[in-house]
Formats: sequence, structure tokens, C-alpha cells
Amino acid sequence: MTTLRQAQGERIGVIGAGAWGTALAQALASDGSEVVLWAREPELVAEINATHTNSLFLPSAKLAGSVRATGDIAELGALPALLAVVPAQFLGSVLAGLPDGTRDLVLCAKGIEAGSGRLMADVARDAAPAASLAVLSGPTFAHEVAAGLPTAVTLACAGGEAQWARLSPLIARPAFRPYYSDDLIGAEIGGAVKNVLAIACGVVEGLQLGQNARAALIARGYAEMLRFGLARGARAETLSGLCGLGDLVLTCSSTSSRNFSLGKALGEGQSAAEALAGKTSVAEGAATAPVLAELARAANMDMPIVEAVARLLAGEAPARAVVSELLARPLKAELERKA
Ligand SMILES: NC(=O)C1=CN([C@@H]2O[C@H](COP(=O)(O)OP(=O)(O)OC[C@H]3O[C@@H](n4cnc5c(N)ncnc54)[C@H](O)[C@@H]3O)[C@@H](O)[C@H]2O)C=CC1
Ligand SMILES: O=C(CO)COP(=O)(O)O
Repeated sequence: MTTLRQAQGERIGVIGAGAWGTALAQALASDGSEVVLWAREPELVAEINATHTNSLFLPSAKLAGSVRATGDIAELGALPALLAVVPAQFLGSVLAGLPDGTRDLVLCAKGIEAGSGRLMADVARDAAPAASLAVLSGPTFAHEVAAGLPTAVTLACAGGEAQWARLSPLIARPAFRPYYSDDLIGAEIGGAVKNVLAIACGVVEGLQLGQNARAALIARGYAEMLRFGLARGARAETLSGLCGLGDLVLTCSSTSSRNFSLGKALGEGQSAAEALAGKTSVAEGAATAPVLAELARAANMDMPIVEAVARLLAGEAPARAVVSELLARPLKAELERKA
């Protein structure tokens, strides 16, 4: 049955039926393409196939009939292209269940693995060594993509233009527009770092520190993203594009962002445990902040906003005290000094 359906037209699969995996499946299916969506939750597999909804992670969306859910990740093994959309901390364990194969594997999570400090491409290289990797990242609230609103993303291809030629027709739709890049590191770092900065902007909102403070945080946060990214081999132009500055502006401006909302709760006086209690949705910045702060410290790199978010999440000081510490730092030049 599966083989027959795949022979009929299933060419792309999505691993993970959270809000983003579901929205991507819907965007891909918007032209009638058949999409296989792996969900970890058996009740979600049944719901998606029966009513074309995802009440757990994306209740606003109505999915096309050409999105087929499965609970058996091995079923995706025969497809030539897969989008990996599980949260960063679970990518390695989920990919371990996928039969290895020479396919395109597009990484869509935005985070750094705690413990190892690895970016997603490093995790995937170990877990799926035969795959050709790409990174899809940009300013993309899931509910807007699922609703068919216009969206643009960076699609960074390790396999260069040959891989882009394979992937772009599979992924591009009239309202979903990928832009080519070959800078995987930049695309990954933009998405991972902006989540931490979105928490910081939420804190500013929660403390009612005003629009000036938020704009300053975006600009100085971007300087931290750039510093970290350049040290890791990212290109500055990537970080000033959709997957860096573009996504930073989006998630630092709206309570639609789970990271921003988490920061707002912290600014209003909740602890991280209180703010995250009972949530089924992921705020990636909470896991990435401590490991990013640790990587920066290990590299002797100044990332004061990231450090402040990590301290706040760890409950080391209340939000107002952390902000006071940031403001009390010695005055310095705005531009980086060239070595
Ligand atoms: N929601 C959005 O608007 C966007 C999200 N992203 C990124 O996509 C990634 C996935 O996020 P969402 O789809 O929003 O997640 P979500 O918050 O909607 O759902 C949580 C996901 O985690 C999975 N999960 C929970 N425990 C797990 C475990 N032990 N092992 C494996 N999977 C487990 C659930 O099955 C579910 O798919 C994140 O890295 C996020 O930063 C990127 C762009 C937009
Ligand atoms: O990455 C996102 C939009 O580009 C979603 O942001 P949150 O994970 O903060 O909700």
C-alpha cells in the first residue's frame, strides 16, 4: 500500500508534526502535491488522517487531503527528500530511527544541541551520514505559513546549486519562496541565536522598558549574532538576510513567538519553570541559551545579552537586576575593532 502510494506521487516527507512541520506539510501540499508527515503521537496520526487537523500543535490549520500522516518513520525512508522538523534537542534521537539513505535532508529546527554544543548539521552528519544536507530557515510563523500567507526563507544547500536544482521545485510554492544560499553555518546560527534574543526582547516587553530598549536590544543582539557567526565561519550577508536579521525582527516583535512570550513571562516575574510548566510547544531559546553562553565563554567571546538570558533562565537573578547589570557595563565603541 505504502509503496503503491509512493509510486503514485509521494516525493517529499516531513519528520515532525509540531506546528512548524504541520505548516510546512500544508505549504508543500498547497498545490496538490502528496506529502507524508511523520508524527510521534499516535492520536495525532489518527486525527490528521481523519479530520485533516492538528489540534495538539496547530489548531488554526485545515490541512489538504494530500497530507498523509504516519507513525512509522521507516515509511519515509524511500522518499528522495525529507524535511526534519523536530525540536533541536530531539533531532539526533529521531533521525536514529530513520533508515540511512542517499536523500536530501532539509534541517528546519532552530537550535544548538545541549551537552554537545553541536549545530543541527553536525547532529545530522552523525545520525544520517549518507544524506545531502540543507538548512531551511527564516521569518516563518507556522500559523501564517499554514494559512498560505506570503513567506520567504533561506534554503542553504551543502550540495550547492545542484542540490538547489533538486530541492527548490519540491519546496517553492507561489506563497512560499526559498532563496538560495550555500552558507549552512550562517543559516543555522541565525535561527539558533535569534531565539535567545527573542527571549531578551520579551523580557523588555514584560518589564515595560519601552520601544527604544527593544530596538537597542535587536541591534546589539544582532551584533552578538554576527560576532558568534563570523567566528564560526558564517558569512555576514547570510546573517543580515532572512534567516538572521529577518527572523530576529519577526520574533522580537510579537507574542506569536513562543520565545518572546517566554521572555515576557520572565519579565513579568515568573520563573522559567513557571513559564514553561504544562507547555506542549517548544521555546527553543530556553535550551539554546545556556549552551550558547557556554560556547561564547569557551571562545572568550563577549555575548552579554545571551549571557543575561542564560542567567535569567537559570534563576540566578531577577529580570530587573539582570537588565541593570547589562546597562551598567563599561561604555564601548559600537563597531567591532578589527584584529
Ligand atoms: N512554530 C514555528 O512557527 C516555527 C518553528 N520552527 C522550529 O521548528 C522546530 C519544531 O518546532 P515546532 O514545530 O514549532 O514544535 P511544537 O512546539 O509545535 O511541537 C513540539 C514538537 O516536539 C515534539 N516532541 C516532543 N517531545 C519529543 C521527543 N521526546 N522526541 C521527539 N520529538 C518530541 C512533538 O512531537 C512536536 O512535534 C523548532 O526548532 C522551532 O524552533 C521554525 C520556524 C517556525
Ligand atoms: O522561528 C519562528 C519564526 O520564524 C518561531 O518563533 P518561536 O519559536 O519563538 O515561536
